[in-house]
Amino acid sequence: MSTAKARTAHARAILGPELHDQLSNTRVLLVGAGGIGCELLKNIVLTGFGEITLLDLDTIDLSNLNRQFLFKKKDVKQSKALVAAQTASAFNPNVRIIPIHDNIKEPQYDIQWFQKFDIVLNALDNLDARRHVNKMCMAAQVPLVESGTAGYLGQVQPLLMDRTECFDCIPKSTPKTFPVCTIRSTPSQPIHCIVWSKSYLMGQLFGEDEDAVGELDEAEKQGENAREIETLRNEAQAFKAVRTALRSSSSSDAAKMVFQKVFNADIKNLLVMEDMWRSRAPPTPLDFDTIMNETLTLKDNLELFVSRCVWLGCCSCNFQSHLRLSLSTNRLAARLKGGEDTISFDKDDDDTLDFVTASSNLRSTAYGIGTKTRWEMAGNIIPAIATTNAIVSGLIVLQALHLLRKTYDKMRNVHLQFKPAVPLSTITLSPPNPACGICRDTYALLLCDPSRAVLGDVIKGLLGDDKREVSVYEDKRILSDPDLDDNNERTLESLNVTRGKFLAIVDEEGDRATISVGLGVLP
Ligand SMILES: Nc1ncnc2c1ncn2[C@@H]1O[C@H](COP(=O)(O)OP(=O)(O)OP(=O)(O)O)[C@@H](O)[C@H]1O
Ligand SMILES: [Zn+2]
Repeated sequence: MSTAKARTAHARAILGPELHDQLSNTRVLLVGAGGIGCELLKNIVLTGFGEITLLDLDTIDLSNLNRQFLFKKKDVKQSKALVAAQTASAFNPNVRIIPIHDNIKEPQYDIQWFQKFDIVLNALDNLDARRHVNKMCMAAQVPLVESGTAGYLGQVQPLLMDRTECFDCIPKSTPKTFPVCTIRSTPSQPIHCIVWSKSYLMGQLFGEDEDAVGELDEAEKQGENAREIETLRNEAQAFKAVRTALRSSSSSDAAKMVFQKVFNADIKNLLVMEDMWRSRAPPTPLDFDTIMNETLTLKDNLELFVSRCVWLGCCSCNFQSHLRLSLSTNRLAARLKGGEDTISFDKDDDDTLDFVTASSNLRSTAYGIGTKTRWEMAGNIIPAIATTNAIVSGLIVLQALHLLRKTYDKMRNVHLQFKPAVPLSTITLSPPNPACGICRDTYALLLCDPSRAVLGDVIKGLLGDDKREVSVYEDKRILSDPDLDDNNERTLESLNVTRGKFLAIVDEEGDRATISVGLGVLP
C-alpha cells in the first residue's frame, strides 16, 4: 500500500469511505491551542479533517510543556497557534492548517467569517470567550462543540441552533468578585487576602508598570468610601520605589523593602483613619526584623524548622511565611533581573505560588484572620491533567462526527467523572430554553458602511411595514426606544456600533423574538 493510503487506511475503515471523504472537504475552526486544543488538533489532523483554522491569542509558557505536547522548550514565548500548526502539519500532509495568533473577540471575526466553517470546536479556558463563540455560532448557524476540563473532571457538549440547548441556555455562575475596599483595606476571610496577593500585589510588584488607579476611580463612582480610596491611591503610588529596587542589581534587601511597605507602612497608613476601625478590629502592622528576631530565639531548631516548615509546607506560622516571602521575592527579583519583563501568578510556577502563599498569610496574620498552608493553597488551585484533556479531546471528535453526519439523535452531553467504575456519563440533549436571550433571538446579517448608515433608517429597513414599538440596544447600552429617538439621526459609527457588534431590536410588548442584527462589512 502506498504511504498516503496506509496513512488513511484505519480512519477510512472506521469512519466509512463516505464520511472519510466528507471530512477531507470539511472546514473546521478550532479556538484555543492550550491543554485541550493541542490534543484535539492532533486528533482532527489524524482523523483527516481537510482544512483547520487554529486560533489562539497566547504565547507558549514554560509551564505549558508538561501537557501541551505540540510544544518544546525551544518554542517558549512563540505563538501557540503557529507552533501547534507547524508541529501537527507533519502528522498528515493532506491536511491544511491555518494558524491565527489573535483574540477570537476581534471584530473581523464576524458572522460572515464564522459562516465559512462547517463546524467550530472550542478548547477555551474562560467563560467570556466561550459565551462569545457560542453567540457567533448561533448567529452564523454553525454547529459548535463546547468542552472543558478541571482536574480529573471534564465535559463535552454539542450545540446546534434550534436543536439543542446553547451554552447560554442555562446561566453559568461567574467567578465571585469582592468590593475593592474589602480586598485592599478590610479583608475578613483568607480568600480576600489570597485575591489581594494574586491579583493586586503580584501585579504591582512584578506585573506591567501600571498604576492601579483606574480600578479605584471606578470604586469611587460605585460609592465606596472616598477617604479610604484616597489612602489606597497613595499606597498604590508608593509602589514605584519598591518596583525599582526589585529590578536593580545593586539592591540586596528588596524582600525587606517589600515587607516593610505592604505589611508595615501601608497598614499604619490605614490605621490613621480611625473611623474605619470603630466597628471592626484594626489590623496590626508587622515588622520584618521583629519576626526575624523572635524566630532567632529558636535558632537551635532553625535547620529543623527550615527543612520541615518551608519545604514540606506543613505549617503557616509567621516564621515560615516570613522566610518563604524573602526567598520567593528574591527568586522572582532574580528572574526580573535575568530579563523576564513581567511575572504573573501561575499555579504551575512555584516561585509565584510561594510568594502568594506567604504574602496572603502574612496579611491574614496582620488582620487576625486564619492562615492557609501551601498545600491548602495549592489544593484550591485545580491542576490541569494531561489524560483528562486527552479523553475529552477524543469525545469532542466523536460528538463532532455526529454533528457532521447529522445523526443528531446520537449526540450526547458527556461528562468525565471521578468514578473509576463509570468514568463517563452521558445525558440526552435538552431542547433550547425558550427564555434564552442568545439562541432564541432571530439573527440577521447587515452589511453596511457604519459611517454612513443611520440608526433610524436601519430600524425602519429591518421592520419594513411592521409598525410595532421597539427598543434598540447594543450589548447593554440602550440606543433608542419609543420615547427616545435622539439617536435615530446618528450614524452607527458615531454610536460606536461597528463591525462584529450586534444591534438588538426588542419588541416592547414582548410578543415577538428579539431581532439580533450582526454588523458586517460591504463586499
Ligand atoms: N479570547 C480568546 N481568543 C483566543 N484564544 C483564547 C481566548 N481565550 C483563551 N484562549 C486560549 O485558550 C487556551 C486555553 O487553554 P488552557 O486552558 O490549556 O490554558 P493555558 O493558559 O494554556 O493553561 P492553564 O490555564 O491550565 O495554565 C489558551 O491557550 C488561551 O490562550
Ligand atoms: Zn440558548
